[in-house]
Amino acid sequence: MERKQRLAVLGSTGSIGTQTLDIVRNYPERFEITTLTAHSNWEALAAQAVEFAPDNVVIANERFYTPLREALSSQPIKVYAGEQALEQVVRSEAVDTVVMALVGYSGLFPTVSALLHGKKVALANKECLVVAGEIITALSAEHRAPILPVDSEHSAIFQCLVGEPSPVEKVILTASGGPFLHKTAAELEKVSVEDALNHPCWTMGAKVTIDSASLMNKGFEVIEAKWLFGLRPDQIDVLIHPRSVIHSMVQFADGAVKAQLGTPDMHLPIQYALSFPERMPLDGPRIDFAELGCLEFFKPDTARFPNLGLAFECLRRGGNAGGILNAANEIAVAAFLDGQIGFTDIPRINTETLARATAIARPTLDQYRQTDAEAREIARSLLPAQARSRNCKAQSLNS
Ligand SMILES: NC(=O)C1=CN([C@@H]2O[C@H](COP(=O)(O)OP(=O)(O)OC[C@H]3O[C@@H](n4cnc5c(N)ncnc54)[C@H](OP(=O)(O)O)[C@@H]3O)[C@@H](O)[C@H]2O)C=CC1
Ligand SMILES: CC(=O)[C@@H](O)[C@H](O)COP(=O)(O)O
Ligand SMILES: [Mn+2]
Repeated sequence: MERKQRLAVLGSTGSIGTQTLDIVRNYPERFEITTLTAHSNWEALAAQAVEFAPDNVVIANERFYTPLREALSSQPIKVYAGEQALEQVVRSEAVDTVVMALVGYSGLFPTVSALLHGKKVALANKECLVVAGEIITALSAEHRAPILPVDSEHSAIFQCLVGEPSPVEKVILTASGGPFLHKTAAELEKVSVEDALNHPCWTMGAKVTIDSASLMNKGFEVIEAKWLFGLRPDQIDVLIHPRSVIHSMVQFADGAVKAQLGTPDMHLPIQYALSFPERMPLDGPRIDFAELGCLEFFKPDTARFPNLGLAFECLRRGGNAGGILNAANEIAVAAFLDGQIGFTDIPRINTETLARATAIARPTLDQYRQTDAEAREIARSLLPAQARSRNCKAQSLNS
C-alpha cells in the first residue's frame, strides 16, 4: 500500500484550512496531518489537534501559547508559538506537502522556507506571489518543489493545461464582480462593511472577501497567474462572470478555448492540488446546465474599481511594486473592516502608497521586508488620525 501523504496545514482554522481538513476526513487512508497552525484561535486549533493527532501545532500569536499548551497537555503533541516557528515546522522530514492557507504577507516566509526544503506546496496564499513571485517561482524551480495552485481560477487554468503541449495564447480569468458589481461610483462611497462581506457566490475569510468586492482580489490573481504560468501582462484578460460557474479559461494559438466549470466550492481545487495527477471522488452538488440557462459576461470597469488597474500597473513596473500594493491594501482593508475608513478609501490609499514608496527593481528578500514595512507606514499615515493609532495598536497586538 502507498504511504500516506503527510500534510502541514498552515492556517488550519481558516476557510481554506478547515476545508482541507474536510478532505483529510474523507480520505484518512490517503492523508495524515503532521502540523496544524492558527494565529489566535487556539480553541479551534486545540480541537483540530485532538481530532487529527499531528506531531506539532503552532500558534503564531504568542499570547495564546499558554492556554493552547494547557489544552493539549494530555496529548503527545509539541506546541510551538511565534511566526518563526511557522518557517521551522514546514522543514520537517515528516512533511511531504505544505497546504499554504495563511492570509496575506504572513504566508511569504513560510512558503519560502517550504520551497527551500523541497516541499510540495498546495498554494492558496496568493499574496506571496504578489509580493515576491519572482523569488518564489525561482525557488520552486531550483529546489524541484512543485507549486500546485489552490485558488479556484488558477486551479481551473492548471486543469485546462494538464496534458496540453501547446503554448498558451492567453488566459481569461473570470471574476464574479463581487457584491457591488452594479453600484455607481457615488453608491460605492456609502457601502457598509456588512454589504462588502456579503459575497454573491463564495463563503471565504474576511480579507479575501473584501478584496473580491474591491476587485483587488482579481488584480492579485492577475499577478498570481503571471508567475504561476509564466505569462506576459497582455496574455491575461479579466472577464466579469457573475455566477462563477466558469472558473477560468485558456485560449490557444488556433483560437480554441478550454474552460473548467464547477459549482462554487473550494473543496475541489484543494483536493485536486493534493491528489494531482489523480482525480478523487468528491460528493456535492453538480452543475445542472438546463437550470443554468444563459451565462453572462462583461468587461470589468477599472474606473469604479481602480484596484484592478493598479495590479496591472504593478505588473508593468515589476520589482517591489506588488509588495507595496499588497502592504497598502492590508492596512486599508483592516481599517475598512474596523469601520475607520470607507470602501472607496481602499483604492485611494493603495494608489497613494504606490506613488510614494521607494521603488526597487530587483529586490532581495530582505528588501521585500523593508518594502513591506515602508509601505505599511505610508499607508497608515494616510488613515484618519484616530484610525492610525488603532491600526498601530492592532498591529502590536498581533505580533
Ligand atoms: N477562502 C477561500 O475560499 C479562498 C481563499 N484564498 C486565499 O487563501 C488564503 C487564506 O484565505 P482564507 O482561508 O479565506 O483566510 P481566513 O482568514 O479564513 O484564514 C486565515 C488563516 O490564517 C491564520 N492567520 C491569519 N493571520 C495570520 C498571521 N499573521 N500569522 C499566522 N497565521 C495567520 C488564521 O488563524 P486564526 O483563525 O487564528 O485567525 C487562519 O487559520 C488567502 O490568501 C486567500 O486569498 C484563495 C481562494 C479562495
Ligand atoms: C474562490 C476563489 O478563488 C476566490 O478568490 C474567488 O475568486 C473570489 O471571487 P471573485 O474575486 O471572482 O469575486
Ligand atoms: Mn480566486
